[in-house]
Amino acid sequence: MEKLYKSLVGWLREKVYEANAKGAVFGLSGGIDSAVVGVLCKKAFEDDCLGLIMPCHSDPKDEEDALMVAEKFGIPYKKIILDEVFDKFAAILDKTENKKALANIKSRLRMITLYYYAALNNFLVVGTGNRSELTVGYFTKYGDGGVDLLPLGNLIKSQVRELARFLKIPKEIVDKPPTAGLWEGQTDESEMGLTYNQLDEYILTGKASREIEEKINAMIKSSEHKRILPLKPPF
Ligand SMILES: Nc1ncnc2c1ncn2[C@@H]1O[C@H](COP(=O)(O)OP(=O)(O)OC[C@H]2O[C@@H]([n+]3cccc(C(=O)O)c3)[C@H](O)[C@@H]2O)[C@@H](O)[C@H]1O
Ligand SMILES: Nc1ncnc2c1ncn2[C@@H]1O[C@H](COP(=O)(O)OP(=O)(O)OP(=O)(O)O)[C@@H](O)[C@H]1O
Repeated sequence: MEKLYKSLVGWLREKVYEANAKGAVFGLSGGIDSAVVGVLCKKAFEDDCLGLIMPCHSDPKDEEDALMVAEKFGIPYKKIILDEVFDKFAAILDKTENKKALANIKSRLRMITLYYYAALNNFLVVGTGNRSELTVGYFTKYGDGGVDLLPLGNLIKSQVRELARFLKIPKEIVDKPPTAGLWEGQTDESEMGLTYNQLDEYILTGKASREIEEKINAMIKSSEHKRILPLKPPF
């Protein structure tokens, strides 16, 4: 784990300095992925990093957890409350029963905020997506998927957990059920209809029950567009 940690820190520095940038900005949600990214960025850039805590009708416990991470690891942070801007924005749009269409706005408002602070500070936006989420497209296109660098992009969720334990991320954050926090009661596993253990095992070994295999393959296929640049005509 120590070797992985050092390699990721070195890679972050290399990519940021290659871009003539001087540090990193990232969303600090109170979840495990962003806690790991926060610690990596702090190590890579010391105080040239910024964690944005961006509640948008979020569970207050997430904000507490994000603050706990920032304070424990000395990560510079700023809180930007997006509740009001979300409400005003939603109010000028057509009403919908489509919960996801509305919820994805939260993720995209965070993306806009991150790029604002990236430009102000000459930082790059560091995303928190991991290999498990990226494989099946479990992220909002141009929302939490709209980032410059993905240090966890080759790590399946169980490896992120292992790295988090090595980094001494508080146990309650490592152990809490992963959630995008876009609506009350949402959890990654219930929404995807499979567990990270099932997903990780399939990614690593290709092994899964027929039903799970079909489900994962369908998700991989239908999310292909999220992992490539927008299509243009081939002529
Ligand atoms: N074949 C295709 N070629 C090109 N573009 C295509 C397309 N199919 C859909 N699209 C476009 O993609 C859009 C759908 O994608 P998108 O807007 O992302 O929407 P969608 O994938 O439906 O929703 C995002 C998912 O990511 C989850 N999420 C979000 C944020 C964080 C996390 C987390 O793990 O923390 C998870 C969220 O809970 C939800 O399940 C369509 O509206 C359409 O514009
Ligand atoms: N309230 C928030 N404040 C700041 N950033 C947020 C917030 N909610 C989500 N984000 C950003 O969006 C990313 C995607 O959310 P996601 O839930 O996948 O990650 P996580 O919360 O770190 O970990 P987990 O998947 O284990 O819950 C977060 O890692 C974070 O960068």
